Amino acid sequence: MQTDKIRNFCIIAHIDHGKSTLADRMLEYTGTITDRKMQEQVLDKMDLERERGITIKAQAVTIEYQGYELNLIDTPGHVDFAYEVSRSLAACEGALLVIDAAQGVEAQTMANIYLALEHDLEIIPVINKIDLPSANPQRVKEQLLDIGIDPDEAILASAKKGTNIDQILDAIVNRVPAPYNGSKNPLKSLIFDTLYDSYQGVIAYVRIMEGSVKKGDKILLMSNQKSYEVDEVGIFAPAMQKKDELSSGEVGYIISGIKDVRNCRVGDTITLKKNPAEKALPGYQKVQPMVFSGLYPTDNSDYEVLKEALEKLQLNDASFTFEPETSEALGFGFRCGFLGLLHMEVIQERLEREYDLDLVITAPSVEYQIIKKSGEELRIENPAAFPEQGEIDKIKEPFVTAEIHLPEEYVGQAMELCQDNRGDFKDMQYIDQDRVTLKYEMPLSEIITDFFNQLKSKTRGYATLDYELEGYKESKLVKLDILVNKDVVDALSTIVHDEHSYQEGNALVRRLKDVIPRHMFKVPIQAAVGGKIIARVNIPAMRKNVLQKCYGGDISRKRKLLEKQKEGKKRMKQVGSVEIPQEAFMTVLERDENA
Ligand SMILES: Nc1nc2c(ncn2[C@@H]2O[C@H](COP(=O)(O)OP(=O)(O)OP(=O)(O)O)[C@@H](O)[C@H]2O)c(=O)[nH]1
Repeated sequence: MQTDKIRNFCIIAHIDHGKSTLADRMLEYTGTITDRKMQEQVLDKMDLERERGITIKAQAVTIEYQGYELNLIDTPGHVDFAYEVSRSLAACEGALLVIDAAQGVEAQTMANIYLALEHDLEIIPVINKIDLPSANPQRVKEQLLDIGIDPDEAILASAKKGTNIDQILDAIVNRVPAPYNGSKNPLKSLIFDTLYDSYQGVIAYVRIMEGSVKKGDKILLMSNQKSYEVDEVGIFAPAMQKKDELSSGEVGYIISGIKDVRNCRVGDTITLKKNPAEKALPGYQKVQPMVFSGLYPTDNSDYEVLKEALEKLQLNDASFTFEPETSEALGFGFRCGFLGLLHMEVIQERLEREYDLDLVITAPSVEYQIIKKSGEELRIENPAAFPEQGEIDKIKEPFVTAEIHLPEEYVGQAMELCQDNRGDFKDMQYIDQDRVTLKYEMPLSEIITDFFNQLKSKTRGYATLDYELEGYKESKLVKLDILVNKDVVDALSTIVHDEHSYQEGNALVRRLKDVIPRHMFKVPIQAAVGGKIIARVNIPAMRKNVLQKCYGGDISRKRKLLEKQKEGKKRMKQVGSVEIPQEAFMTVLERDENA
């Protein structure tokens, strides 16, 4: 395809403003998808994703329209996947900016506009949902003017009813610039997503920036200098459709027998071995996990099943890491690394759903840098593995710059929350009359606890959060140990700020008291720092055997009670003589309002 007939674009929107519905409607209108029974929202392929209503994996689809090839690249919608978003945007020349006609410009709309501007994309505003009785396109136009976008360029549409879809398609053809024509240059192809297929190996989603590629070519991945032979190239229409060649400006896939996604990373440049590009495309980063936690099977005999499941998941996800770990309390398991909390939850859910595993997952932690008095430097992401307090000279922890977009009326509450979480105020700016962006420097460990949930609840769901890693800084941190029935439960240890250790120790033992069931004996729960007990509560002994209640009663009731007990036990882990439920390992994460 000639480059002047190609348009590459993405759709950006605040959550629920209608991005997926609009994509569906464009596919239908152009006959890209004719099946009446088309599954709703084809672009969100994974079930899990559909249920949660978020886009995790970037996807692409080629639409034919009036002799043009329009490539729609879907972008993930969560801060954990910010790097994938940036690479998807780097593959485009234009963006449809979808705004709900009733809700107007929201915080995430702004964050998206900044991203699009950063990538120099042509922005086409689409005011969606004009069929709603509460739609107020005029107000949205005024908001657009406020934020420096020409309101006359906005297209009024209803993705639901299919109104003005043709105008949107025409605008893509007429306003989005054609890609640069570099077909004579050496191949430079940007990987913006990858997928693993058990038959074909890694499928690289690519945008050809310069040159061309076809079956039989020897390609080179520029970051690791690995070379492969191309088995197949093609486009997503939306199913995979083989092509003879992909050339400058086009979007599609390359399959070349790569067996491990870790060798084919998002953001890397593919070139040809024979005639390689001099320089890789800018912006490549090897994405590193930021959040770590232990994953243990509740039933120790499931260890091998868990290992195989993790290996399979990793085939598809280069940013997820794992290695074997043992815990005195939990036995054999794995230390896993994730991009963020959502990524962690998604992986946990997939393991439980697709592999039918019952798991105990320990509270997430960041990676700390420890400088010992001996001068030795360690990097540790498992609190249980911390050296003795006396051996430590300095502890450094990762800090982020957090950007919170929110309506002005919630600024007070949000600032208080940031301060409670060791946030250091940096900046506050008005986006428009009543919207504000707050900037704080904060420890990553505070963000990965309950911070986002609390921010949402304090702002009635209106705040959005983005964060970027800044680097490591020294902090006064200590390890908080938890003893259950006088034994340290290593999987419950956490790292806390020295000044907060008493409060947090107290709050934590109290929360644990609520979730650990009563036993036949009294169970003391203690918190300790450096061997010194700083808090204690007792779980009193159970008075009677539950079954005694049923003496003489009918047998079915007795059985029901036993089954109920069994059900309750499912997620329990026997630690010494005490049974600890899964919940306990996550209570570490919660915060008391007054803690
Ligand atoms: N009335 C009306 N509803 C719409 C329109 N477009 C989308 N919706 C509805 O708005 C809701 C959100 O639409 P989605 O397409 O899922 O929104 P999204 O932006 O993709 O949401 P996320 O994927 O969660 O970010 C759904 O219930 C749609 O049916 C429209 O033009 N009019």
